[in-house]
Amino acid sequence: MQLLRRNRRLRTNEAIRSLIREHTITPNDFLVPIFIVEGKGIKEEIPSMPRYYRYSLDILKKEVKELWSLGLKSVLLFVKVPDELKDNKGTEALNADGLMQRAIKTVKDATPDMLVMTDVALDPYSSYGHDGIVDDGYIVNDQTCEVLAQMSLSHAQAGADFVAPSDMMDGRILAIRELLEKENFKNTGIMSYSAKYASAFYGPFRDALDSAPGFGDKKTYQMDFANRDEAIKETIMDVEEGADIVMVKPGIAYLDLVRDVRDSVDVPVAVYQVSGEYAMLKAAAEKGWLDHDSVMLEQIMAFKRAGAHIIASYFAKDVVKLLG
Ligand SMILES: NCc1[nH]cc(CCC(=O)O)c1CC(=O)O
Ligand SMILES: [Mg+2]
Repeated sequence: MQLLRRNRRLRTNEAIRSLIREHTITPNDFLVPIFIVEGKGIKEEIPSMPRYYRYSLDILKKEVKELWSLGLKSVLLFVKVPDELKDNKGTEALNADGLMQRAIKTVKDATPDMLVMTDVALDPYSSYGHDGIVDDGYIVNDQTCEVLAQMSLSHAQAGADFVAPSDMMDGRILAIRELLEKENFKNTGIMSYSAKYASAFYGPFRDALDSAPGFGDKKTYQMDFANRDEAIKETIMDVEEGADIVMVKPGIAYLDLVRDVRDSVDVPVAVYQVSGEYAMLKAAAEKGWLDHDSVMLEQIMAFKRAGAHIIASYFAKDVVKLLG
């Protein structure tokens, strides 16, 4: 054959492959989720998330210093709230001396330049394990937004750089933005979980925080995974309401949405590679059925290729260590 174009020429060796590579992975891509518990000296492994841990505040200090030394400069904080502090209104979420508020200060104290984002949703605080106030079995929208706004303000007062509402109530971005503006937290950002699906991939996370819904499911607020156009509607509305960063969640099974959203808005797009995605790879690797590191890098690269600017991933530390 005498072909004019041979694509394989550009794949001949690693030097040419790296020269023409369209996407790269760096520590700057990652947002590191961290689970926090009350107590001292605690670093407990989450059973359904092998080698991922819950930290007490003293150990959290060491952890964030290590992240910083690896070039990981952004964290997303989640707290596991003791049962006796849970109620229907998420009262504890507004406690200025609550675990989240202390965790924010702890991270800022240990690593002052670390970007601190906080999860804003009622489920870890809710006696029903739902993301909002429950009334007669229904998750009430508007009243929940008021609490989410107060919760965001409390996180901002404790020193959070960004709040990350993960609940999917209508209008919560506007409620949060307006309160932050009014209280003069003009530079506190909002990363909205704007296209968040009702997904079975969140199972291990709910183990980690003991936050599984006590009744029913989350389908009256999180999105139906059969829908694609709806993700754009949700995302555009959140940008209009003041979201600085938008997010698609889960990750690998939702890459079509990452690309759609990237093409539809002019703000940075985050993707969340969720707990179930982490658990699947860990389990398959433990069995010797998949090569852990190779599959991990392939998945992270897929997020970049799909158009994500930010990747929230439990693999962040593993990836960065591997890249060296
Ligand atoms: N609103 C809470 C929240 N924030 C992030 C996740 C899931 C993260 C993961 O699975 O890694 C969830 C669980 C849920 O919505 O039920
Ligand atoms: Mg919405």
